[in-house]
Amino acid sequence: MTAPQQMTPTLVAAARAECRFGSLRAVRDATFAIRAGQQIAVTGVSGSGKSTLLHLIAGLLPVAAGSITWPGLLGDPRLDRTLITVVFQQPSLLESLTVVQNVQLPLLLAGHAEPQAARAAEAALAMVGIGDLRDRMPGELSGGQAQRAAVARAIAARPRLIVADEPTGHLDHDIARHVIGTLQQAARSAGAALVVATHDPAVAGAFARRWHMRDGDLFTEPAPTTVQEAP
Ligand SMILES: Nc1ncnc2c1ncn2[C@@H]1O[C@H](COP(=O)(O)OP(=O)(O)OP(=O)(O)O)[C@@H](O)[C@H]1O
Repeated sequence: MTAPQQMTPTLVAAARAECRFGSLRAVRDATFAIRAGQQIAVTGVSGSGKSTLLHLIAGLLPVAAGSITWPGLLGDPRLDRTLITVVFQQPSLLESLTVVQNVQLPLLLAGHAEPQAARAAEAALAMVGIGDLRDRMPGELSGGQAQRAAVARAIAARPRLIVADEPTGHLDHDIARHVIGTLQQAARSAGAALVVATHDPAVAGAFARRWHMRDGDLFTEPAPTTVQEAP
């Protein structure tokens, strides 16, 4: 049974948050809440502010007005970079490291011991279905396999929130669908909430909860304070 959202911890909350680049208000008056375990697609045309919104959510850009807080993430995700992880459009794997070494790297940088990081990396690769590719170099992977490795890297540290910016933008439709399914399943298994920005209606259609950006304005649907969560 799904818990009422009032009982679900709020990870990120924004009240009339605004982000500017010079005089451009790339995100304005954004009011929303992201709760534990939610899965949200953010749609909108190019330049509408999706990436900027995701950067705000991840604490990578400051607000110029309004507020953004992270009550369920120690109050500030910058205190522990494994609380929120990011998946980019390009997998951005380090070419000189094997797949498993790429997945381990953020854990090692976060101070985890090598055996613990290795175990977490193996488990994450198995979770996304590419355990057998652990010793390949990134150049030896297909686009979909490389993005699965990037998903494994994002979930290995068991973050509370995964933010993915057009993670399937460079993939064919069928492969994109599989990668999104993997990302959703992996987030669920790892107990992480998931926010995905996408142009692609088919990708957005895989999410029960959809937000929309238009010229810097955010339209949340369903309204964050009135609807019971169904990830
Ligand atoms: N670093 C920056 N400096 C100046 N303007 C920026 C910067 N980043 C984004 N912008 C502008 O802010 C607006 C929103 O950009 P953003 O990248 O958030 O849109 P988007 O919806 O993610 O677009 P796309 O789908 O093409 O990635 C655009 O007008 C963009 O040109």
